Amino acid sequence: MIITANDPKRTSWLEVMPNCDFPIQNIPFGVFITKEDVITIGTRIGDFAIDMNALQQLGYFDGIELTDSVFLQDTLNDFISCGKKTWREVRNRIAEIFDNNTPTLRDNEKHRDAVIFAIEDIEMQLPVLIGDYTDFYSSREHATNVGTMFRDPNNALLPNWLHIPVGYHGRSSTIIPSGINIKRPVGQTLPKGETVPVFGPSKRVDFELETAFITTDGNLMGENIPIDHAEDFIFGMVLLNDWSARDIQTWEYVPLGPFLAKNFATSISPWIVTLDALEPFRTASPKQDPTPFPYLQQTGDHAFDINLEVYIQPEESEAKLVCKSNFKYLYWTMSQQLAHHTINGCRVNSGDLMGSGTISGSEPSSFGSMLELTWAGKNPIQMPDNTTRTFINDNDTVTMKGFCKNENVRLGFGEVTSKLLAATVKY
Ligand SMILES: O=C(O)/C=C/C(=O)CC(=O)CC(=O)O
Ligand SMILES: [Ca+2]
Ligand SMILES: [Mg+2]
Repeated sequence: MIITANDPKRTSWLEVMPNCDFPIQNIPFGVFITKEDVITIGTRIGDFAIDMNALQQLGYFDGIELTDSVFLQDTLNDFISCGKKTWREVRNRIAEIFDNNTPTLRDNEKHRDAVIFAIEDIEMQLPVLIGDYTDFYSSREHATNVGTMFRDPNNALLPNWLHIPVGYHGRSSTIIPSGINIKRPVGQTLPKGETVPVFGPSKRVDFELETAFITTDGNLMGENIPIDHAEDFIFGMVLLNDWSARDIQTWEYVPLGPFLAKNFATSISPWIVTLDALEPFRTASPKQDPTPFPYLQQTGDHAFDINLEVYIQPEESEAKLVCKSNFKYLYWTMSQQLAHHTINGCRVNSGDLMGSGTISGSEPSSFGSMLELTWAGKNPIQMPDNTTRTFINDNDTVTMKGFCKNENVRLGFGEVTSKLLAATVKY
């Protein structure tokens, strides 16, 4: 089925400002709550949120095989379970309904009032019920930087890294949508040069610039997802900030991996941009040497050209752009991550979230964490208010943005933003 929703020439009767992340070629999916406390699945064009349940009740999805209440839900999990053919049909239909030349909804004021909301009148929710959360470690530059700082500069990449898309199982209970503030975690750390740990608020709270993909279900326990089908199991992508307490991490994570240093908060952007929408931005990923095992081999291009930015805004100050990176720098692709994740028969469910790992490029300005940008605190970053940062201070707001752009279309993810508040846990 052709992705007619991607037609770059199409314009909408809803106003879309230049440089907006949500032209009619995007049509992401999310969950929002209205001022009347109605929670619904929706999409976005320009600065308008569109109630997809209302569209369905008014007959706009007639002819597409959907259950009656698939959009009258507080999560996208059931819709995601419908599978790629249905996602595509719905996205194509939405493009048609909002096409400049389609009068049906455009000229029906009563229907418009039921379906369309100004973006400032709604509140975004977490888009999916995330059963399981995995975080990969797929940027060669990031793994090399951290290995250089924390381990051996001469053997910065661990011996498994070029063979396995390394990952760890995270925790979904503290995944939050953009706009929710977080608190500085407390925990055990080992001060430099000491042999006995101390206890208190983390002094090294960091961001990690990541994207994540959301899966659909289909493989049973004991079955794998072959790499050539992996993209059919990916509903779409979001931006992800894997908040990390570096001092807690270095003390706790040997030998079993990240634990409390990374499960206090993980922020995601609320609109899921489908792989279909990203299709025009498909591009090559770095060449892999050594050649991976056959279950990780694929032909064609499996990365996407997604520009990524991170801003830090101190309280009462302008924001500072601290990092510019790109999703295409990642060594391991999403299909390789998913093929690897399931090769042992591990089942994935609708709504599982798979973090890319920190996305660093080769330029220092593209490093995806403060740990790398300041080289473990050695090179502080100047802020617009003349303060400096080695890690994130109390009341700093960290914002990540992501967008794709070619000669025809610009579309994006919006942002994931969150403020770090002071620790409040009693200790
Ligand atoms: O290499 C290390 O010792 C630590 C790496 C991380 O903290 C990164 C992690 O969570 C995985 C990633 O985001 O790439
Ligand atoms: Ca991470
Ligand atoms: Mg996290």
